[in-house]
Amino acid sequence: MIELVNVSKKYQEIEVLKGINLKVEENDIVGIVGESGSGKSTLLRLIQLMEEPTSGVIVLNNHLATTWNKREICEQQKKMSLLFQNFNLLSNLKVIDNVHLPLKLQGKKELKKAEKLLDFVGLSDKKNMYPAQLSGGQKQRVALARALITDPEVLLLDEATSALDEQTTREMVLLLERVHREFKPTIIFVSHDLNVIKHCCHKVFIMEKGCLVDNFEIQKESFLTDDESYLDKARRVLRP
Ligand SMILES: Nc1ncnc2c1ncn2[C@@H]1O[C@H](COP(=O)(O)OP(=O)(O)OP(=O)(O)O)[C@@H](O)[C@H]1O
Repeated sequence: MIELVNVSKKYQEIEVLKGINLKVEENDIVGIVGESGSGKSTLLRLIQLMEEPTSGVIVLNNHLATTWNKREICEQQKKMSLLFQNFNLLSNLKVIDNVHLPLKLQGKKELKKAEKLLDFVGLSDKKNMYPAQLSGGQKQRVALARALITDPEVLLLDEATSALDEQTTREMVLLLERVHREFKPTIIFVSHDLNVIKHCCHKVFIMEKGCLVDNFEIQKESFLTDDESYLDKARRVLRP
């Protein structure tokens, strides 16, 4: 469980997060939406313990994060994985080595696990390619496989579908649903795309100017019912 109690964050004298109270239950999928500059990414950085709040407390799995030393923070961070808009793959490493990298950094081999996860995201045939040889959607699936290789308890998605087109976004959301079913992480999905949040999340928090101004359960819709192909959609929307 992740809980923020009256959390504020200032940079110099500017308060970019103001008295945030938020609770995310284990295995839930929640969305955080808000206009640009409302504080979404800052909130994710605090949850990931990359930065400390100026005031207030963060509670992770019933422990006060503010009381942890560096080693304990590191241990906690290993239980979280982040997926970014721009994929953050290493261009000089093959796909398989990108996926395997977090384990390699921990001194573990387990190349088979990387292969299994590449298979899970449907990219086994691309394992010896380099990121530059992949489409945006494929790169994000590689990044997802890499994010899963450490068996994270929490998956933090920062605009993870924002660089993708409509069809690829749909595929990514379906894949994230599978990830949630099979690996059961808690997922926190920051996005400005309300449609993605509606199709992916059970609950949403809405931010405005550094404040959490609303939150509610979502009547989740499945993308599965919408099986119109890109070609059909383009014709329907664009043909005079
Ligand atoms: N390290 C920093 N130093 C100073 N100000 C910062 C820093 N990080 C973020 N800010 C400011 O905090 C505010 C919130 O930024 P943040 O990136 O969290 O918003 P956001 O909602 O994620 O925006 P976007 O959707 O555009 O990514 C902005 O005004 C930003 O300029």
